[in-house]
Amino acid sequence: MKQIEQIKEWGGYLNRYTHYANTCQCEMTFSVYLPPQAATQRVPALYWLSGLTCTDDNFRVKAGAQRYAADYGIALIIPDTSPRGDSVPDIPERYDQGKGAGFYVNATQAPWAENYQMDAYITRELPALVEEHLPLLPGIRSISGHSMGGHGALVCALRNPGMYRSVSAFAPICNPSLSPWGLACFSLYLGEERALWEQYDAVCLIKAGAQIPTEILVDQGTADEFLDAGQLLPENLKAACKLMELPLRLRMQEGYDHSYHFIGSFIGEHIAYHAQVLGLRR
Ligand SMILES: N[C@@H](CCC(=O)N[C@@H](CSC=O)C(=O)NCC(=O)O)C(=O)O
Repeated sequence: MKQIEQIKEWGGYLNRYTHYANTCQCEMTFSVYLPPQAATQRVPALYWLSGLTCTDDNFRVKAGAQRYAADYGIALIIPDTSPRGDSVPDIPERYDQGKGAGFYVNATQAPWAENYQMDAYITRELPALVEEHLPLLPGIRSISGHSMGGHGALVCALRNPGMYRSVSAFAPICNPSLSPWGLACFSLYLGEERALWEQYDAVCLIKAGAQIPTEILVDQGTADEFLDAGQLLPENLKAACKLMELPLRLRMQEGYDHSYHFIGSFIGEHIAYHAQVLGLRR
């Protein structure tokens, strides 16, 4: 991997890298915040999965997470949301399909399947790469994300027991098989076989018995424009967790919308939650 940028902040370094991803068959860019502690020791990693239209830039610029990561000594791993490049298929007129909308699945349908392998990229290729080249504690990971990325975080944790110590999400797309965004992308990338969709749907995975070792933390704004539009369906996540007795702390945050203003308001609490599970103190 090639480092293309370094910015010092909060005593640590915000780095940006590019590399050729074998899973996605294209050049990928990602950012990593290495806290000050990483200068002298290996540190655990919190993976952050962003939402529709995002690159690795949105979270690192807008969420204000780095100061909390520096406090606790957690690295932030911030990947892109889809494969990129001129040879990668896209639907330029749609912000919610194609580039910027990988939905964290391994596509099976042409022409998407060649590049849209975001599940394999996030859960296999990227961790192996960063754990080989950066001062990270191997295998000590947590995961979080927003909206499409909140869906990604939940599904990565549910599909890979033991891979992540803790999981949290902001306004996740909880039941994508039933949400307009999810329906469109699942049928595009995965075809019409609903059983495959269920492998990438947090509510379906939980109802099928998937486990997470620690309580799931979810924040959802009550003034989120996508909540009333039926894109997020946190009530279905709540019901599935209740049915299967899976611990969930779902906090309805009064008056907050879907934006990074909402994420920035609670990111410190999410990082504190992950730090506590990871056994870190500020
Ligand atoms: N109005 C936006 C719609 C896209 C949008 O809101 N994207 C969110 C994530 S939504 C679910 O995954 C986002 O994070 N945007 C980036 C940001 O920096 O706010 C549009 O048309 O772009």
